[in-house]
Amino acid sequence: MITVRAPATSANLGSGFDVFGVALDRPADVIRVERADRTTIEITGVGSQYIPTDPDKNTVGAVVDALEAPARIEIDKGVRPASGLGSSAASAAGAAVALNELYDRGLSREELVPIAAEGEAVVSGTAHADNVAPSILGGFTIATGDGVHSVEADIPLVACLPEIAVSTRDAREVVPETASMEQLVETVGNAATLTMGMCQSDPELVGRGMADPLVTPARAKLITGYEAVSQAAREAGAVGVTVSGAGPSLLAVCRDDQRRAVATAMLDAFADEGVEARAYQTRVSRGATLF
Ligand SMILES: Nc1ncnc2c1ncn2[C@@H]1O[C@H](COP(=O)(O)OP(=O)(O)O)[C@@H](O)[C@H]1O
Ligand SMILES: N[C@@H](CCOP(=O)(O)O)C(=O)O
Repeated sequence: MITVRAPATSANLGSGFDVFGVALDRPADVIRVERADRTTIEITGVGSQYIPTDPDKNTVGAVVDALEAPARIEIDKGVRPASGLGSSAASAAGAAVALNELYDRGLSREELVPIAAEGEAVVSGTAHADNVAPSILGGFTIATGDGVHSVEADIPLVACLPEIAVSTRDAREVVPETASMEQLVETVGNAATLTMGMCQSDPELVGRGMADPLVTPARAKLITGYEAVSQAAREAGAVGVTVSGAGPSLLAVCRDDQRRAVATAMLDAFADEGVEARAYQTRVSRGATLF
């Protein structure tokens, strides 16, 4: 049996819609695979009751097909589905790494990214790779049609997950179809600033570069309390706050010694809006680990 721990991820980071992503050091899914004649999936853990075990509807099923690697698969969910923390991607990424090993396919981590992204198409309609790339490779990743680039980065983060469900499929429908030249120029500038910040492990630059005039304002409306929670995080020291992935989680960048205060401020602000939430004091971390 092969066991892989695949981390949660935060995609977009504001200015990098469908392109940027980071691996988080927690939470994570654990995937176990064993060779079998036909594929079966067992799921335990957080939110498992909402996840289909039918391989045609689960993200790991598409990975099995792409690698031609039937298996008995156990998924222990640490990442809640519909969280904005790459739940569906963590399973797909973990399965890709585990099945590649189980069947000795010899693919590189980079080559596994488009294979795991097929799983995302099953649930959100597009094979976006911005969650599976960091879950497989770790660090900060840039996923484009031409492939993927990754860099290690040491950035403290708080991911705050409210008890609201926002499906990625629904949140993709509110993304504006057009942008003005002014918005494009601003977004390119922010994305470049963020990339520089990741390369230099500089939270200040990363936070500044997360600003986004296009996608985030449209999606913030789907998250009860977004403005209040975002403002509370900033007042507690966060240098940047945005929607994590498609939401409903929020992602805040701060200094190490401010994470606890930022997490508390975000939880209190959600509570004031009548929304229960949990906060992960986390950081940019490594990708899927084989045991
Ligand atoms: N292995 C899986 N893990 C989590 N969710 C899955 C999995 N396979 C299919 N799903 C479905 O994907 C949806 C959650 O994915 P998504 O909306 O992208 O949320 P997230 O932002 O957490 O990835 C749910 O409808 C869930 O049932
Ligand atoms: N780029 C995608 C990312 C979705 O991330 P998730 O964690 O919410 O699945 C999008 O923004 O739609």
